Amino acid sequence: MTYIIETAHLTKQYGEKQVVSDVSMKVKKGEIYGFLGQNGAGKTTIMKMITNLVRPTSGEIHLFGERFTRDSVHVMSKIGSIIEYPTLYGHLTAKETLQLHCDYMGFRDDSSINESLELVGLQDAGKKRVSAFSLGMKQRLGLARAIVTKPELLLLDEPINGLDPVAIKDMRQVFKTLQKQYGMTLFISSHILGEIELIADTVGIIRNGALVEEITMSALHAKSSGSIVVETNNANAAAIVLKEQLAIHDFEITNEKQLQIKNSPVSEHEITKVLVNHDIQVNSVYKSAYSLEQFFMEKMSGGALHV
Ligand SMILES: Nc1ncnc2c1ncn2[C@@H]1O[C@H](COP(=O)(O)OP(=O)(O)OP(=O)(O)O)[C@@H](O)[C@H]1O
Repeated sequence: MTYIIETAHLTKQYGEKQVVSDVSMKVKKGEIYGFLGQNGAGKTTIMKMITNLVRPTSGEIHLFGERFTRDSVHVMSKIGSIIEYPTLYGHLTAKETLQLHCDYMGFRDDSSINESLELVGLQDAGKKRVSAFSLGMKQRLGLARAIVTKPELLLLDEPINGLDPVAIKDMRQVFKTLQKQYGMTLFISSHILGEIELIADTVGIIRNGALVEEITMSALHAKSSGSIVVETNNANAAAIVLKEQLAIHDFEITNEKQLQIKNSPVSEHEITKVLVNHDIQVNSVYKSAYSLEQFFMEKMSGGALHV
């Protein structure tokens, strides 16, 4: 398979400090790749290396199947990005901002400016000066600028930071549209795990500069977290039966109709049988899947955190 981004042993050292260590990651064509890690884990540095803003100390980057070097200027026209904060000029209007970028990139397609503004919901603000924009509007404009040249790959560093819930939902729709209708590959770093869970096809987790996990969301959801969920009409009564009949003590009553058993010594079948035999109504009993947050926290707890 050809990957849109493939790094091999990518490493970056600043003085004595190795901030990115031996990172080998693979981003497939057309997917949304969620890039996760704590503050200072090295995400931005990796994104800067992929966009030619920072030179790797060692290791390789392949983009669109081609070895990426300092001279790979032609590849840059296929990439849109927002790394750290988008620099915008307050005296320009939204349209002028996009026009300037198109001129700089040597991109000609007059309809693309209006199309991009419409995609991000700024169709009515094209003539407004950027200095009058709210934070959310600036984020949207930054995105419009990143996509106005119709890139094949979009790298977004914390694109939803600071946005309100409605704006986050709108952004989610835009990301999905870019993926589904425009066939773009999106590489998105974020701390907002719930949001990444909703949009990502694959996640990469970076910790202290090293990639500790790269997994598709379907594989993650298929993993059992080790807990068993019991849905019933009376969680308190079910708890008593579990304790007395099966000696299960490691559980949590999540609400009046649900409890969650951790490290169950018996199967779902056995639990159902015993509850039913004691006249407890059982609606369902199943192994709970990992949430992205649970999985992430587990990956973070494996040692000293970055400071
Ligand atoms: N130019 C630089 N010189 C020295 N150290 C740097 C430089 N740029 C980044 N670092 C260090 O590299 C480490 C990784 O930083 P980076 O910005 O890549 O992390 P991040 O995962 O993007 O964090 P955040 O989520 O806070 O943006 C940090 O310890 C940072 O201080």
